[in-house]
Amino acid sequence: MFKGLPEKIHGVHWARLTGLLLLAFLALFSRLLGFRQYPLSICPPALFSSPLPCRLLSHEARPKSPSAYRQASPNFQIPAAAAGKTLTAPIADGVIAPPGVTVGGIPLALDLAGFVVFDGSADVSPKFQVDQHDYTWLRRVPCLTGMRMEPPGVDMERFDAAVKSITNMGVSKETAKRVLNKLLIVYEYNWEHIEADNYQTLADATIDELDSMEGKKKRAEKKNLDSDHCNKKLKMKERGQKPKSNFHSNGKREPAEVPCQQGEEDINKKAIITQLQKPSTQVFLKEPKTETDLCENSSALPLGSQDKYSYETPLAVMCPQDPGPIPHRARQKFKGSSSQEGNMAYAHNSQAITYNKDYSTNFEVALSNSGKGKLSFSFNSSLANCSNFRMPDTESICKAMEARCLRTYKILESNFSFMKLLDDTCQCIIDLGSGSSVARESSIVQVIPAVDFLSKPSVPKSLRSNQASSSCMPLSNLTRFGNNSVDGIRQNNSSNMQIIQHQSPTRAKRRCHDVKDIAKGEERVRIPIITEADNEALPPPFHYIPHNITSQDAYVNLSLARIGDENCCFDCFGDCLAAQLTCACASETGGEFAYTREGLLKKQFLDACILMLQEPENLFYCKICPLEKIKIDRNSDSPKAKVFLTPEGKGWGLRTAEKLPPGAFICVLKDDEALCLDGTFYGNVARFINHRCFDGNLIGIPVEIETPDHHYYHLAFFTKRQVEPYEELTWDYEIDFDDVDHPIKAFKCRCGSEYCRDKRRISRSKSRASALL
Ligand SMILES: C[S@@+](CC[C@H](N)C(=O)[O-])C[C@H]1O[C@@H](n2cnc3c(N)ncnc32)[C@H](O)[C@@H]1O
Repeated sequence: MFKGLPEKIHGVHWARLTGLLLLAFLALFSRLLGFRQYPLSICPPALFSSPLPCRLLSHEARPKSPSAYRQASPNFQIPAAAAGKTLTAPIADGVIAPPGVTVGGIPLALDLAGFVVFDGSADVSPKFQVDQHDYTWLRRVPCLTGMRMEPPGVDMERFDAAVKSITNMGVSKETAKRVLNKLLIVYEYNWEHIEADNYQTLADATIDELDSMEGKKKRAEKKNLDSDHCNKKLKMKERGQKPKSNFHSNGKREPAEVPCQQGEEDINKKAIITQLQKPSTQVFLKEPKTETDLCENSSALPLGSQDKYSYETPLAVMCPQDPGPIPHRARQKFKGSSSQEGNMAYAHNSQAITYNKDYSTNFEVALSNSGKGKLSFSFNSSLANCSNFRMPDTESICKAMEARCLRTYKILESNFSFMKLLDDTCQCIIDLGSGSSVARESSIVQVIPAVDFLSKPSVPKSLRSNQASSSCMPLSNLTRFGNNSVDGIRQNNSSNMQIIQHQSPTRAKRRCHDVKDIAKGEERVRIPIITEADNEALPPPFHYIPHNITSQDAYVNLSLARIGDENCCFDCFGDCLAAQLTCACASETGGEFAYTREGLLKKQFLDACILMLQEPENLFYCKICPLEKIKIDRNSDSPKAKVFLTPEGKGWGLRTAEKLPPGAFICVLKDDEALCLDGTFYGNVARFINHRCFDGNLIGIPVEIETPDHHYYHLAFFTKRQVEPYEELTWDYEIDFDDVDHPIKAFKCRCGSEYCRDKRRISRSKSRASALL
């Protein structure tokens, strides 16, 4: 579980709340990864209108668990009677809310470090009054900084068109603009995302915004009502409900969110939802059909089999693979291979796409190994008629869908994937169709043919190259249909399913990673994997994610609409430091900055952070903790990093390829409240940074990024000292190796530091040394 990330940071066991798993990393890389980012000046005590000194909680004082929190200091206790109840009055000075307490209807929770966190659903700042001497619950960090992408200049024509698409539905211009501005930042001014599907993303975000506004209103009317839960029907797991299909056989898209109560905003939402149901973005889930419109000469899809509805073995998704312009190139390429006039059918084993003459695109899911029963996802769009329309590849579709599902429907499963959704859909159909729950033997839907199959010369080149970059999420059995025998396939008689056996781990991993760039192009610099000549092993597969992903079980209430710009210098995308007048960012923290003009942490600040970790009793006040803008020199070469296999047996590690000065920003790792971090399946390059007791060359400083809603924290890694080329990058996880009671045992430390805290290892080394003597 904790293979990928430290179990304890700042004296806190994250693992204790593994049930509240949040797999979240944010890959906002500044210097190292070449992102164009600018820090926002988010005041550490941004909950408050005036800057307050933000004293750090000492190690001892920090609660080790929420339950221990109240014992941490009597000053922080909230009246026992208030626990678990709603406080309608402002919290008294100097108190801390235990878990379960709500303030003004807003639930509060403690993070594992003992800091109050909010559900993010409202601006609660005015409701709190904090004693100047007891605000340890505010933050454990001396300064919170944030970053923001620099906009490449807003295309006003597109901006206006996007706003219009929303105002047309009755939403106010102001709201539309606000949502669009936020989206632009989130999507890094990538208009394609925003404009896709007739501005569906924008419409979704607007619904979120309206939800949020509606929630605020309702909270004002009725306390202790978390209105968001009302609308987020896909928080199914929480409620133990089964998700309903979002697709109807009549071709209509079920409204993503059902309004809780009537009102003008609801009407707006409905208008948007109705708009989303318009034909331009229709997605159909057709009834299983028996048509034989797949490539006749495909050996993998033997047609004419008897089993008309062999629901027991849905085996493959047929998906677009030809990367050429669609549909014209596809028409040419596959001309003559279609079995029906007007249909361009291409099927090669588990890969197929059907383009029909009205430019619709079908994703087909075979329901039997005969290929006869199929689900057909038809995409009919007027956009497909455009000459510049290009059918995206499967991986892109899956990624986009996953992002959309996470964002829109709040499907927060850590292992959520679009393919899994399709898989579940098929299983559902099987269950419903057969009137019972058929035991699932393996993943039903699969688009990735086996490696052996792919490497066969008979497989078209385009298909091979497409697959090379396929999602690397560990998959269970790879399934496909067809009778042809391929090496590595075994026959499963019970289900008449052919299952491609797992490849050897090394081979599987090799296919999952691009050795030239572990980020697979997700970052602006390449991060190569260094392998030894005699050892081709690669890191275990994981999803490289440059964006946040939240899991279902996390107690978070993430909504794009809540990414606010309060306390941010929203209009200030340029170089704040260069401005004659101090911008809003700096004013939040007294007009000072934490960074030098070169984008390094100021020595004074860095030293204070290091000292703070070394001497937890040391107090740090925000008033001497200014915010400063990182100056990004876009023209300079970004520092490069390399993933390599550590010789000491620590697994994979990260090292710099060039000298780094002290205070250099390395990368950002998501740090969540009350949750654990686990980079096993999802993560960015930070997941490779190993632990070193005490004298690691990096320091992790919690920061707020892109949003001042005080809900999400990230660990920003900075160099503590100058780091030489090829030196491994390490930081102190602050693991308590002596904690024998911890259910998850810490790894045996091989950091090699003379200050290593892992006594087991030290004593082993000593005994080994004495044995040698
Ligand atoms: C954040 S990951 C670092 C990347 C990891 N080495 C890998 O190969 O994926 C943390 C894990 O790396 C290993 N690790 C990190 N630092 C270590 C150390 N000093 N000694 C031994 N193992 C270490 C542990 O297994 C830990 O759970």
